This record gives sequence, C-alpha cells and structure tokens, in this order.
Amino acid sequence: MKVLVTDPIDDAGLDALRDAGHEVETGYELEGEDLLEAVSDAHGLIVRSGTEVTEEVFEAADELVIVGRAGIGVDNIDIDAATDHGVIVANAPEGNVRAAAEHTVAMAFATARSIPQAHIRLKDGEWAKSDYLGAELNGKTLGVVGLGRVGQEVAKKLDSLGMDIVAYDPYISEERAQRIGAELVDLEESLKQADFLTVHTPLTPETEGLISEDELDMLGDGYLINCARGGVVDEDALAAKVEDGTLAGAALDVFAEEPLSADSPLLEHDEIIVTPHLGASTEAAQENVATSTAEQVNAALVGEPVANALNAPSIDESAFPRVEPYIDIAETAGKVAAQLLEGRIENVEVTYEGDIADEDVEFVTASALKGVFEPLEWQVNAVNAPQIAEDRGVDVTESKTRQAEDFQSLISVTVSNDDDAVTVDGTLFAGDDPRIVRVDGYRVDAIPHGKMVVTRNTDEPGVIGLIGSVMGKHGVNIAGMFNAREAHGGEALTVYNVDSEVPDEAKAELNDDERIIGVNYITLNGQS
Ligand SMILES: NC(=O)C1=CN([C@@H]2O[C@H](COP(=O)(O)OP(=O)(O)OC[C@H]3O[C@@H](n4cnc5c(N)ncnc54)[C@H](O)[C@@H]3O)[C@@H](O)[C@H]2O)C=CC1
Ligand SMILES: O=C(O)C(=O)COP(=O)(O)O
Repeated sequence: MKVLVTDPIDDAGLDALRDAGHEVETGYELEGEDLLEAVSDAHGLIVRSGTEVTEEVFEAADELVIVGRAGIGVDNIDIDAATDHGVIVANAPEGNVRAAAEHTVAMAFATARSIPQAHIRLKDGEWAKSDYLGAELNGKTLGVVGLGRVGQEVAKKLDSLGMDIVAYDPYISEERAQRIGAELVDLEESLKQADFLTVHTPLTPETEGLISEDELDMLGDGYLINCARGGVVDEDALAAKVEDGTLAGAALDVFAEEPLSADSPLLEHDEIIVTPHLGASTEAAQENVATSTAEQVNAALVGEPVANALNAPSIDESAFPRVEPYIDIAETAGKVAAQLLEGRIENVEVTYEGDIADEDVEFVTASALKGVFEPLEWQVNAVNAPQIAEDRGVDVTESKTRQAEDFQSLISVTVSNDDDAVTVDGTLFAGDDPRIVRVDGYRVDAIPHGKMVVTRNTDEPGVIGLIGSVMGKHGVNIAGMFNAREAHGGEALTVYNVDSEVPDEAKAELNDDERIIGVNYITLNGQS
C-alpha cells in the first residue's frame, strides 16, 4: 500500500513502513493541488505540523485509511472530516514530551538571561556585559496553563530548580496537581501569581486567544513562554505589551501562522526571543514519534487496532486477539438485523453475554454499527459508524451480562423503531467459526455468508417445497438452509444461503402465497 509522508520524519519510521512492505512516497513541499493529487491513491498519510490536512484532502483521498501525526498537536488535521470519511487519525502523544519540556525550560532560561540577545551582540563584536541583568528562576513562581504531559514535565523540572508552581487546568484533578507539587488555581490567579507563565494547552476553539490583552495585564512584568501552540496567545497583544515595556520578556517556539512571516511584529523586539517550532526537534524525540507513528499506520493498514487513534474506537493491543474474532460476527449480525427491519432504524442495541462481556468491546460495537449502516450508506467503517448513528439520530446502547444461557459468548444486535424490532444473535463455534444462532427469536444455525434469504411462513406441509421451486424457477440455487419454528403448525422462519441474488419477481411470487408471511433477501457483501 502507499504511504505518503508530507513532513520530514526520522528514517526509523520510513524504514518501518518499508519493512512492512509499503511503498513510501515523500513529498515535503506538497501543497494545494499537488497534495490532493499525491494523496488520491494513498492508503496512509503521515504528517507533522507542516501539513494542513483539510476536508478537501479527505475528499481527494478515496483510499485513505489513516492519517498518522508524528507528534502531538493535531490542530492542523480536520478530525471531524476524517471521521466523516472513515479515516483514522492517530498521533504520537509520548515520544516528544521530554524534548518539548526541555525546550520550554531552555526558553525560560534564555528569556530570563537574555541569552540569544547577548549572543548576537557578542558575535557582532560587542561585549555588552553591563546591559544584561537577568532574573533567576530559583525562588520565582511558575504559572503553568495546561497541566498535561508536557506541562507536568516542565513543572517537575522547574520545581526541582527551586520554582513554586501554580497551574491552571480545568480538566485535571487537584490530587494529580499535588502529586507533582503544583497548586491548582484559576487562570486569573495563575497569571497574577506567576513570574513566568508557560502555556501547554492544545489549540482548540476554547484555548484560542486564551492569553490576550487582559491576561497579559494580569501577568504584569513577568515573562511569557509559549512552546505549545501559536494561536493560544494573542501575538499582537503580546508584541504591544513588550513594546510598552510592561512584559519583562517572552519566548516563543510556536506561532499562529507558520512559518512566521518576516514582517511579524514579534520579530521587532529583542525581548521576544523566538525559535522556529523546534520543541520536538531532538534526535531521540524524532526517532520516537516516527517509529510510533509508522507502527500505527502499519497496524491500521492490516486492520489491527491503532494505539493512539483519536477518532476511532480503541482496543488495548493485548486484548485484541480475544476480541478480534467477534468483529465480523458483530458486523454480520448488524447487517442481517438492519435488512430484516421494516422501516427506519431508530435504535440499535448491542448486547454481550458470557466471556465476551469481560472484554473492551467498543470496537466490536462500532463494527456492529458498521454492519447496521452498511446496507444504507456507502463509505461506512468502524471509524465513522458511531458518528453516522449520531448524525442520523439513532440511539445506540451497549449492554453486557456475564451470564450466558447456551453459548460461551453471544453477541446480539437489535435494531428497532416504534413499530418493529429485530434481534439477530451471533456466536463463534469452536472459537472461530461464526454462526447466526437466533433470528428474531427463532433458533437457527446459519453460516453467515454472501447472499441469504430469510423467509417467514406458516408451518405447514409443502411451504419449503414451494420456496424451493420458486427459487429454482428463477435460477436461484439454494446452497444451504436452516429451518426453525415456534411450535408445530405455528410460524416458521427459514434462513437460506443462496448462490445468486433473488429477483423481485421471485419475492413477489412467494409473497403472493398466503402461507408466506415475509421474504427478505439479505446480502452480506455491502449494499443490498
Ligand atoms: N513546540 C513543540 O514542538 C511541541 C508542542 N507541543 C504542544 O504542546 C501542547 C501540550 O502537549 P501535551 O502536554 O502533550 O498535551 P496534553 O493533552 O497532555 O495536555 C494538554 C493539557 O491542556 C489542558 N487544557 C485543555 N484545555 C484547556 C484550557 N482551556 N485551559 C487550561 N488547560 C486546558 C488539558 O486538560 C491537558 O491537561 C500541545 O499543544 C502540543 O501540540 C507538544 C510537543 C512539541
Ligand atoms: O508534537 C507537537 O505538537 C509539535 O508541535 C511538534 O511539531 P513538529 O512535529 O515539530 O512539527
């Protein structure tokens, strides 16, 4: 398969992709139409922060299975569009944390001691010793905005250098903050207390412009460090606060627009020191993130779970072998149920009984939903099926019970609306032999395969013969069948495996017979 890599990643990642047999195409300058063209036959796409992966990219990429982000921030990837197109987005959330934290610490020292400014003057032959009187970090207060992986690492490092730590992060627990020696406060308090404020949030609609003029006023004559994302800090307000001498200094690794334009006001002030988004640029970090991303792309391309998928149901790698055999039968049960229901699907319930109830089944439920929607939608997979359910206003419930009546593990998919409900149960015989064992309450033993017909009829002599002869007349060969009935003389249900599609005339002819209650032709190969 083809993996397109549009930002430079370490060779270790490229080698891992090639070793898995993929064709790797690198295109580090690709944009616009060239990017759309290059991605049109790609199965995997790997980016860093330099590529905007927009809806247009997903529209152009019919074969795309996964976008791997060799790093943390995914603000350059339209994840909603990825989900709509059934494409997994996965990042590498661990590999560059230390590098980003070390860079932040370096930037704190660099701004506090004016290292870049003094360096340039000395290179220019000027011994400007008396112009620089720096600030010590020891004994000062560090305000951390966003106490996630990087924020915590920075807090730990600067705590050990004698700083007091206050942090603002509405999504982490007091206990977590305390464990790393940080006091959780609100944003205002963190700004007021901080001598150095460091930003470590993702860029989201909520964090965009989080640090603007008012917040910088609260920081007063402190230092601001941003090695997270450009848009979190208002650059014009920052430049103005440095210009008017309010802020002592700032150190920025990231910018709202990258590469930073040469006429940015941020470049006009010596007190604002800048690096070109170097936080993750260490050999170790790049090797880590490239390897982790390549592994995830390789996994996705063979249908295995993706460890850090951001928009797909996740499965713990160690649990996957136990869950994997149920993925297909869940999808099949969903497909059969959806095709048997009369009218619109309003609810889907997926029930797990027995051993399978002990497992993390998020992916299996998503596969059942894939089965439910596949007869109705073109591009549905386990990534976008939950979203499709939400978009269509379909209520999805999942339930588990450790008790199983007749099977070691049983998966039931029920689709329903106000007027009707159909339940299809599936299991695995001998560990891996998929079977449909109940349809709408009837015990059957059907091998889910290709094309099937489900008939409901009164239980009386000659009906099966009638069905067989009508099928035969229309050239439909019956490959297998399983018949079940409520009670002698009551209603019966028969599942047939057939070798070809059942023409409408055959269905009509059967439906004309008063002994036939219903005939459903079901295909397990995508759309009906
Ligand atoms: N300069 C560089 O090269 C690098 C930049 N980064 C960036 O650093 C940032 C942090 O990365 P991680 O720590 O790994 O992410 P993370 O997801 O582990 O942590 C982010 C933290 O921000 C918090 N947060 C979210 N919204 C918030 C809000 N409105 N106010 C306050 N806190 C909020 C979250 O609760 C979370 O604890 C990301 O933007 C990432 O892209 C990461 C690595 C390298
Ligand atoms: O991992 C992140 O979030 C980073 O910002 C690193 O970006 P990069 O991979 O160096 O473009």
